[in-house]
Amino acid sequence: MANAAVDAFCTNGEVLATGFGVSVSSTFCTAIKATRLASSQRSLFSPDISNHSSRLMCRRAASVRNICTKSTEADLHRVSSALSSSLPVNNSKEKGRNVQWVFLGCPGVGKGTYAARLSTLLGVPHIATGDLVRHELSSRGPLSSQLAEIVNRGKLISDEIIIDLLSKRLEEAQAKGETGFILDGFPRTVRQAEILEGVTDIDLVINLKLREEALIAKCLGRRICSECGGNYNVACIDIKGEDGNPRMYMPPLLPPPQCESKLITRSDDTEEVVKERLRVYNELSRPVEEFYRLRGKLLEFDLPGGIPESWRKLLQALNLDDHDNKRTAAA
Ligand SMILES: Nc1ncnc2c1ncn2[C@@H]1O[C@H](COP(=O)(O)OP(=O)(O)O)[C@@H](O)[C@H]1O
Repeated sequence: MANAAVDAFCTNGEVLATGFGVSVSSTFCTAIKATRLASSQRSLFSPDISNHSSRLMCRRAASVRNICTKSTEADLHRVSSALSSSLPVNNSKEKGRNVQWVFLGCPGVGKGTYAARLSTLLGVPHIATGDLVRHELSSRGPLSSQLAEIVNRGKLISDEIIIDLLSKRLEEAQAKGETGFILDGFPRTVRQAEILEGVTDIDLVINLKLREEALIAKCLGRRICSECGGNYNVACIDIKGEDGNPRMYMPPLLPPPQCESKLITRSDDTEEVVKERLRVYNELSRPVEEFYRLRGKLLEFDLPGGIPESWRKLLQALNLDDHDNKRTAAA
């Protein structure tokens, strides 16, 4: 089969995989793809390092296979064990342990902004799976082109890959002696929520909410400084109050002069892809809200407007004070 045909077929396989099953042919095609990748990598390594590199190749080839297919129970069992060992041993709610919180909410709602601020305030790591994915993409490793294809179509990557990335990040946190976390962008499927529940206690899940027209405008207005990584937003959102809803005004968050010429836009922040991400959120991530609602852990928070007002009200809702006025520059 020609490479282009395999690629095209695998794309279809991935779409199928978000439904209820994966056809034999798509599994077959992803296996070809993995084999192709492993054999192209093999030629890059000399025989004396073959033991280590072939283990690496097998792991990567297995990962590539699972980008395009739904993860099997065995795969998920393996990654949930890895996730479990990357978390501190004592997960019980003992007095004084750091918070283990989750942020839910549609693309563009501001999970990153408020999670980053709370992480600074509470002294726990802010772990955004979207950032882990973008980091993997920028590393230009063997997974990156296939991940890019999925992310740039607004789809979710497999539970197995995302849990693998998350485990590595938690391992780093553990090595640095960090405890607690604020997760942003994880869990995004009920399966991910079940796996997380199986390995640790989540104390609180904050569900940020904003009207859909504001979400799309916010995603399209997002800018990142390619040098310092600062997050800005050029959109000025002013939605008239109607049907009992108050007016919503969110001023732009403009970059300082030194960042102005270095702004970039995320490749998945186009109107078409944002709409698809919203559709995927409603289909696969909305049920995660219900998962935590049933467990009495969900705090619903309607964003009232711009960052200063929303931050103040969020702190009130969480019964927290920002005495030191610690801030992140995130937007
Ligand atoms: N938990 C996850 N499960 C599957 N895919 C994920 C997950 N987190 C991030 N991704 C992938 O990374 C992309 C970017 O994530 P993120 O920055 O959190 O986006 P958003 O702005 O849509 O909330 C997602 O569209 C998805 O492809």
